[in-house]
Amino acid sequence: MKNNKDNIRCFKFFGKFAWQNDKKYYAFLILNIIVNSLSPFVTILGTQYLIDEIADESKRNMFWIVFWVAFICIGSFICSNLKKWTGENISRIGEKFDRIFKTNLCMNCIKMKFKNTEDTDVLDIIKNAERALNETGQVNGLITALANIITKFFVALGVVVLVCTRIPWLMIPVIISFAVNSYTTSKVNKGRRKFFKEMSNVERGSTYFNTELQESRYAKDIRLYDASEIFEKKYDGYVDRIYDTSKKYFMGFLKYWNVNNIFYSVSDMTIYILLVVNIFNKTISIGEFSSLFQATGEFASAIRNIVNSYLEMNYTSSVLKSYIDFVESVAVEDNEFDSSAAENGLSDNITLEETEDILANFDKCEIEFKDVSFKYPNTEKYILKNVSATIKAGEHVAIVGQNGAGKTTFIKLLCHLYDNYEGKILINGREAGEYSFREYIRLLSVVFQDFRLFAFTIKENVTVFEDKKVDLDEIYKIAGIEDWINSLEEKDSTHIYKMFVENGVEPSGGQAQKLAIARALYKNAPIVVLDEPTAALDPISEYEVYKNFDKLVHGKTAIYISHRLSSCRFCDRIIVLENGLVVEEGSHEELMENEKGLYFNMYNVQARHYS
Ligand SMILES: Nc1ncnc2c1ncn2[C@@H]1O[C@H](COP(=O)(O)OP(=O)(O)OP(=O)(O)O)[C@@H](O)[C@H]1O
Repeated sequence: MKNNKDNIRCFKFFGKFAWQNDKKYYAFLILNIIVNSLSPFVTILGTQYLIDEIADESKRNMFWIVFWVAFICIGSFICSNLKKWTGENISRIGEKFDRIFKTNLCMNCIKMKFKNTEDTDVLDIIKNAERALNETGQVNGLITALANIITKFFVALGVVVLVCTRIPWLMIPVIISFAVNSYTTSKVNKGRRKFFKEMSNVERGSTYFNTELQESRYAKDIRLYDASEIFEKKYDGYVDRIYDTSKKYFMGFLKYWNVNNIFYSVSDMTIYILLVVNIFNKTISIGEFSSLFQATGEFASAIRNIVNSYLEMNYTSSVLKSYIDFVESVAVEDNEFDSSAAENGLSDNITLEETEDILANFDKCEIEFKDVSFKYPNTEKYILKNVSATIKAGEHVAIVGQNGAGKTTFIKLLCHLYDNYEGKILINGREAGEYSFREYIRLLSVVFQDFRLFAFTIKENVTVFEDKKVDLDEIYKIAGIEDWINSLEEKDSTHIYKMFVENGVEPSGGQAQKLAIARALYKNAPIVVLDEPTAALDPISEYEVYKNFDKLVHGKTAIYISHRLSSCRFCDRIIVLENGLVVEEGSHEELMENEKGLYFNMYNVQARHYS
């Protein structure tokens, strides 16, 4: 029952997909079914008539001998070429579908809600969808299984007519072996489904070893901490788990495959005996002996094929439905904010120019956190507790506090990367849901601590493929990377990293950070945030970068996070966070008056350190 439900769901989804993407796929499929259904009978009937023509000396006629030889040869040639031609086209179009699915999976992962990127349930759904695409033939696997069932049904029907008009009980051994085959294959498939489920968690872990850990960003730490051995051990553990799980299942499958093979052999033997007895009794001719033996073989193989294709189809849909689950759960949860955005008629189908027009009205932005409390999804601890703070339009504010105080979390909530907070976060008196996604993200230029550069050119990293009428050289100059870029042969057309080109560059920590800051400057949003992206800079350079940046973003609302409190002295106001609570607030001078305060203490400890 469940199988049929999965099958219907998958055929609706993938069948519609194939129809919408390439209708020729169905034309090739229908032709393939016709040719495959007819081709066995070319040999079965051709050889019967040919043998009878040769065997019966009294009626032997050269014309008919040549005719039947030509019939078999030309018929088989045409059939095999048509099968090949349609089959190749079906696979070629199937490969195109494969690429579309994989691209969709990748694009949906890039676009899905940020919180999903950390949710292990969602990560499992994604992993299963990816495995479903890799481990099944997708549309091709599913639809060709159905096509196979239809083809083999016609073949079996033809054989039944042929056999039943001559020796009906020849069908008995065939039917017994078919029943055994159905039983064993259904058992194996049940096991395969369980195996797929059991492996999803293991697969996610092994992907970490197989792909992520091989990336260059891990290379230094692995070498310097001599971590290769421990990784090897951990990886071996995973490999052992994969091996043990596969062994457990496949040993079980082997038992069924053996039973199957025994029944096939017994069935073939019985058919031979029955046919030989009929030859002795002269109830069939030698030609009929040949055609009946071939026909029962075809019938047995057609029935096995129907059962296998049906079970394969069930298995494929049970696995492939993971992709539909992904599309229907994760993929639909794209970057649209709360449903309130949609209710307010705010769609993301607005052009860049329209967004720019809207932004012209957002020259100044006031930010207000109203009694905001927040726990990360699937965790129990409050990271921010009843945080209330107003950052006035054009004000430059620093958020400081010890490690883990909640500073980055404050920024992530401002960016609306999570929506499960209590309280209200307002920009110019409106919550995120009252903006469209594009509008909202255009309000913010943020450089996070753990920003990432893309393996594209320097220019593409700064502009993120958006062509604004802005003097890029000026931006490079302000960000302090002008000299570095000018020293490169291909200037800002130089690729970062070597992923796509051989002469890509590996920027230093400081150059990378300045590049990320250039990106934020280029975006030119009314709210700018530097979440300590300058850790790789020395204190003097950091102070310089912050000061220059601050001059440049004059008039905009700016938030700075830094552990070096001296870098933020110039801010209009400093908010001090401790364990998710706002514990102090004021200008540098005001905070320094409170000698018992956290800021005073932190500042003095650092001042001693730097002096
Ligand atoms: N995605 C996450 N899931 C669960 N907990 C998280 C997540 N990100 C951060 N945390 C936890 O939230 C707390 C605050 O983290 P946050 O990054 O906001 O601190 P921070 O003040 O910016 O620290 P630092 O100065 O070290 O950058 C920490 O205890 C951290 O472990």
